[in-house]
Amino acid sequence: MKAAMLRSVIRRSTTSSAATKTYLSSRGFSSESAPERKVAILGAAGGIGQPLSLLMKLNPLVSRLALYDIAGTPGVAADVSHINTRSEVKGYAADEQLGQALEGSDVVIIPAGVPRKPGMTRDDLFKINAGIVKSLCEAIAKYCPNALVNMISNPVNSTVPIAAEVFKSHGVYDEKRLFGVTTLDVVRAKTFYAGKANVNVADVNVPVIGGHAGVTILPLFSQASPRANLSDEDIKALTKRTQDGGTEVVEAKAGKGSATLSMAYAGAIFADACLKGLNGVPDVVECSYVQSTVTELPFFASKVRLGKNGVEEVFGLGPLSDYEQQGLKPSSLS
Ligand SMILES: NC(=O)c1ccc[n+]([C@@H]2O[C@H](COP(=O)([O-])OP(=O)(O)OC[C@H]3O[C@@H](n4cnc5c(N)ncnc54)[C@H](O)[C@@H]3O)[C@@H](O)[C@H]2O)c1
Ligand SMILES: O=C(O)C[C@H](O)C(=O)O
Repeated sequence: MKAAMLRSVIRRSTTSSAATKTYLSSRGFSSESAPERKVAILGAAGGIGQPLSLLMKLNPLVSRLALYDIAGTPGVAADVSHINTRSEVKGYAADEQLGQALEGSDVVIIPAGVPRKPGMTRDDLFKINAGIVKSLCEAIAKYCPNALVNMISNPVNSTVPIAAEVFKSHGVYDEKRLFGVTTLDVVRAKTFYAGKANVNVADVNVPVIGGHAGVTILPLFSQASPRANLSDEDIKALTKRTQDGGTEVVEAKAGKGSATLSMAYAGAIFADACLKGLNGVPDVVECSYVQSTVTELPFFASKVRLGKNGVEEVFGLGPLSDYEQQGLKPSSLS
């Protein structure tokens, strides 16, 4: 190999460690002082699990990454483990290895379960996914009861309460540590709003409240920033597109599953926010489906502040437009 080419390859291979140092120092840590954090992904070899494993491997806040699935884990773990970033990767393939995968975890992300096919609702997944989530949460209760649990498996509006009941039955439930991941709704709302309002998507913020299925997904475009003068029709169309975003992808994939890449991105953002909160970074705020007293519903998605114990504060809904108040009626959300 010519010397110049060799130098360029070496430069590229050291970029990620330089990027890690810059990232950590921007958050007040040196590479040496960044806390050790273990993240476990359950369902790591699936459509979401694989790109999510990649994104968590790229996250400098992670020091150990445990990849668990009932099929295909060794290949995914070997593949991801070759990436030259901070975390040490281990794959766990069988039921009897689940305990090892979970032990010492600070954050557990659960994308295990079956996805929708065209014509199905998320509720149609209940029967299979409820059983999967129940058994995984039983293991979490046993092996890492203090972990922050990021529930991705659908139907989120049911899998989160199921997880809560499992944790209660094991005497380890802490409402501050259980999250339904609704970040993909926020990601979609931001993208669709930026397109319609013709603003830079990187500057956009849109809270999304309620739940994670159809009309229970309620984007608050009246609180979107930067502000834009959109018509009522535009807001209705944006709301509907956000609510139907999952179905849009399911239909486009035509039987090959539901959103995986955008979900991995959203899951990685939410897990990163949890890690920042655990590490004491101030003012980390994301929307999530959590135990809540904001409405009469026991679980509800709204903005939450994340901290060293998980949920530090569940924010109220703020001022709503008439259209949003209509969408909030119990008949829409329960
Ligand atoms: N919250 C959201 O916004 C959101 C977005 C997209 C998809 N989802 C949901 O995420 C879930 C996964 O979707 P996908 O596309 O990755 O599906 P997938 O079928 O591609 O992958 C699921 C993985 O889970 C594994 N699995 C099954 N049972 C398991 C168990 N007991 N323990 C560990 N792993 C197990 C499978 O082997 C598979 O690798 C679905 O329920 C889907 O509806 C949620
Ligand atoms: O729509 C689905 O079934 C998957 C997920 O909940 C989504 O919103 O993309």
